[in-house]
Amino acid sequence: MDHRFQINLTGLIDLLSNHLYTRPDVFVRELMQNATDAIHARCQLAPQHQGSIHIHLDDDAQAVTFVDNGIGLTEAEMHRFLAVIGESSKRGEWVGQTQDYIGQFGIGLLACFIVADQIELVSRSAADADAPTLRWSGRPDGTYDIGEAPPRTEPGTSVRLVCKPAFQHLFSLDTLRESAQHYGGILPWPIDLVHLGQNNRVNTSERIDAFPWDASHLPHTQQRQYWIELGERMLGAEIFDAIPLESTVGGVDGIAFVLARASLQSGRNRHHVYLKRMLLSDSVDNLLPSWAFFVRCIVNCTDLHPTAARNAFSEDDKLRLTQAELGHCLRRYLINLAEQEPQRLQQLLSYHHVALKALALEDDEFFKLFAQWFPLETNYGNTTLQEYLKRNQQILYTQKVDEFRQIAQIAAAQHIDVINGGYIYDAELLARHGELFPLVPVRSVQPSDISHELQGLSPDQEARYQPFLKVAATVLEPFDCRPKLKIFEPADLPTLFISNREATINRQVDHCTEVADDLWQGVLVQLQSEAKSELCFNFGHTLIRRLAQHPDLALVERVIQVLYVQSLLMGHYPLGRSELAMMSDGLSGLLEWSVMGTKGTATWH
Ligand SMILES: Nc1ncnc2c1ncn2[C@@H]1O[C@H](COP(=O)(O)OP(=O)(O)OP(=O)(O)O)[C@@H](O)[C@H]1O
Repeated sequence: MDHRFQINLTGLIDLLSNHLYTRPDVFVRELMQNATDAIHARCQLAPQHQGSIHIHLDDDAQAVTFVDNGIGLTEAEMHRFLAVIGESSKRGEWVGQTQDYIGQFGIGLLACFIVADQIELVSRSAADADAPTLRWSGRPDGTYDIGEAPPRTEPGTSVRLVCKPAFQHLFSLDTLRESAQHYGGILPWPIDLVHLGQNNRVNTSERIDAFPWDASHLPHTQQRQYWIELGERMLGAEIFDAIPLESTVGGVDGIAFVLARASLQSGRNRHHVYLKRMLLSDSVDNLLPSWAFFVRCIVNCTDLHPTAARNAFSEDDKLRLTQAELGHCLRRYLINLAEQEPQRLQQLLSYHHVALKALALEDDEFFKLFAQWFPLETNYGNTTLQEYLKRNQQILYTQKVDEFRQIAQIAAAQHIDVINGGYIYDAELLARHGELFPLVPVRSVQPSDISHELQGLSPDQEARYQPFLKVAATVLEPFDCRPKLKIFEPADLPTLFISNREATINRQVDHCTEVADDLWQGVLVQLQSEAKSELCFNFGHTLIRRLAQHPDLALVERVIQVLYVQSLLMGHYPLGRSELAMMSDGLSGLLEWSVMGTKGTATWH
């Protein structure tokens, strides 16, 4: 047996209000949008037609009526388009082309039920000169009725909503004006908000046909400043520069504003997007390529498909092509800046180098132009790649910040210039540099690579200091660390802790094992490898030279314990429980030794 689906309208309205729309005043957007589409449809029949929208707020501010002089509706259209959820006249045989209209889903009118218990729509169709004026009343229980209404002199439609008590605040003059301005502020026909006989113009621009960012009436030299002021007013943020945006795909026209502060990569920028001059949302986040998080834009588009929630565009081919074309506009701007205003580019980079590094990784041409300007950290201070390559024939970099910290001091003493590749994108950029410019070798270095370059002792000396090395090996053995006697600069550094990536992972696993329960200890043990770290004792340092020859091996053991922990701290390694315990043990032993003096009978617990 065939059955029909039923729609629970109350459930659907709840879905719309609580899960689809982010602002309760969306009914203003939906009604202005319907009025706009109806005016567009009427203009298809009569191209000279002058559209207008009036919003009447009742004297007691309990009800509001949106009146348009658009195409209106016949009775058949009311049954079909108003009463069938999901039906829309804008998808097919209505006058004109589908792409002339903003609506498409056939659900927008339902937004009115969020704030009112009834929608009362009075309309007279422009399709027929003798068309009657009809009243359609719809209720959230899914019932509606149609009847004759007092005749309207002109074709068009009015929609009246009596507010639910909970939404009274949306029906004040100020709130309504703000909502109408927010959504319809750049519509090309007059919008008037009438209350207590007073007319308040919503879109006050003198050049109503032009976009607010249209600066064609100004000399070229004044346009940038005009846009910056507009951006600061509309976005409430300090603006560094403005970039005109244009894309034939998607029909995009607008401005991208470069923010005068660093922007977060994670917080994709929210753009102020109009669709056919109605505000779609001020938080559209997928209009630009993902690397363009250093700009926020204000644009109008005519040919992109919004999602039903209207805060993003459908991720279709058209959007991808549009993103690419807008990406070109931003790229062109940056290239021009590099060529014509390099100082300004430097300033822009100081805010937005992370975004531009992301772009360089996506685009080789951009990389080749910009890589030289990117700021980098080296053990000789902050620099640019260009400066670094003036000093070096090859690029040496660490993959991680921690590795850089360990290497920095010792590398500088060996006159090795190392870049910290641990900041976002830097290691990938340097590796990419190697691929694009093979004549400049690029090598990723770890602390253990540097240790190979430290000068060792002669076999004779090694043999002589075996007792010292044996004590050191015993102290360090529980920490998977091996002692080495070396000579290195800086001479005032007694020890250097060197750990490659695997050994560092082993340390982290050890620390976790200290606090894990039996089950996890079993799992963690599986993660350990054979890799060991090294503690290099600097034989060029007086303390180490004396220590290596000291007869009191118990004292030597204490000093090694403290030196080990000190070198960990200098390398910014977090200490595990057993290392902390060893440090306090070693220190108290040394204190005791110094208080008792060499003559006393020092006890080592
Ligand atoms: N002011 C109006 N003048 C003429 N027709 C209207 C008006 N308002 C609504 N309609 C008719 O009602 C239909 C349903 O409107 P609704 O706002 O629910 O959906 P839509 O505008 O078609 O699509 P969307 O859900 O994307 O906004 C419209 O397609 C249109 O035919």
